Amino acid sequence: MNAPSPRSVPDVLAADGLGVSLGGRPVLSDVAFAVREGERIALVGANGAGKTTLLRAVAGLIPYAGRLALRGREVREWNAKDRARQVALVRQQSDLAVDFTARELVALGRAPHLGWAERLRDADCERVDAALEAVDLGALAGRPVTQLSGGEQQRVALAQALAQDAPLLLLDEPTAHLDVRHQLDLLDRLGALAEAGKTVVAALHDLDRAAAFADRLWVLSDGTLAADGAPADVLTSATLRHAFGVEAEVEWAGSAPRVRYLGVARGA
Ligand SMILES: Nc1ncnc2c1ncn2[C@@H]1O[C@H](COP(=O)(O)OP(=O)(O)OP(=O)(O)O)[C@@H](O)[C@H]1O
Repeated sequence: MNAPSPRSVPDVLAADGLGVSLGGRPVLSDVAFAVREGERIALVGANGAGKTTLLRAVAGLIPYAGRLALRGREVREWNAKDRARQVALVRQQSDLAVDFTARELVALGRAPHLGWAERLRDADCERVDAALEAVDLGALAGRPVTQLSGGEQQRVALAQALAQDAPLLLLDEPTAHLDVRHQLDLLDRLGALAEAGKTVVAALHDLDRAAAFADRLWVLSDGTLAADGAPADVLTSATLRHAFGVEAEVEWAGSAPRVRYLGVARGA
C-alpha cells in the first residue's frame, strides 16, 4: 500500500474569514492563515491588537465566525478532551491563586490522557517529573504555587503544557516574567520541540527574539493579520511604523535581527 501523500495531510491549523467579537465589538476580522506541522510562528502586535484573542479562539475557548480548522475539523466541533490532546495553551501568567503545589498543577496537564476518575499511571508521573525538570522546577515541585514568584509560576504553566504533550503548543507571552537565562532556555526548548515535530505558535513582545525564534512572523494590527511571512521579509521599518507606531531601523546579522528604535512615529 502506498504511504499517504503529504498533500492529503490536513494543515495543523487553517483559518479563512475568521472573526471574533467580544462584548459586542469586533476584535478579529477576516483573518486567514495555514500552519503546517513543525512550524514555529511568532505572533506579534501592539497591545490590544488581538494576539490573546486569536490564541484563545484556536484553543476553543471563545466563539468565532468563519473557518478555523484544527487538523481539518472546525475547532468548535472538537470535544474538549480530544481538543486538549491536540492543543495546549500557556496563558499569560502572573498570579496563580489556586491551592495546589507546582507538581499538582503540572499533573493536571495529564487529565486529557486519563479516563474518568482514573489516577495518574507511572508513565504519567514520569511525564510530570520530566516537564518539571525541563523548566528547572524540580526543586520547587512540592511548594504551593501561591508561594512562587511570577517567573516560577510562568514556568509551572509551561510545564503543565509540556505534560499535556499536545502536538500544537500555543503560548501567550511566555517570556514575560522570565529572567534572561530562562527566556533563552525557553526559546531553545521551543525550538527543540518544533524540531521534534511539535507546532509552536507564540505571542511575543520582544521583536528581536520573535524574529530569531520563528520560521514565520504574524503581525496583528487592529484585529487583522497585517503581515504573514519570513521574519526577514516582515520585520521592516514600514511594518514597525504601521503595526506599532514606532520609527525603527532593522539590521540583520544572519538570521538574527536587531531592531533599533528611533522614537514614536509622527501621527501614531
Ligand atoms: N472580554 C472582553 N470583552 C470585550 N473586549 C475585550 C475582551 N477581552 C479583550 N477585549 C478587547 O479585545 C482587544 C484585543 O485584546 P487581546 O487581549 O486579544 O489583545 P493582545 O494583542 O493580546 O494585547 P496585549 O499585548 O496587551 O496582551 C482589546 O481591545 C481588548 O480590550
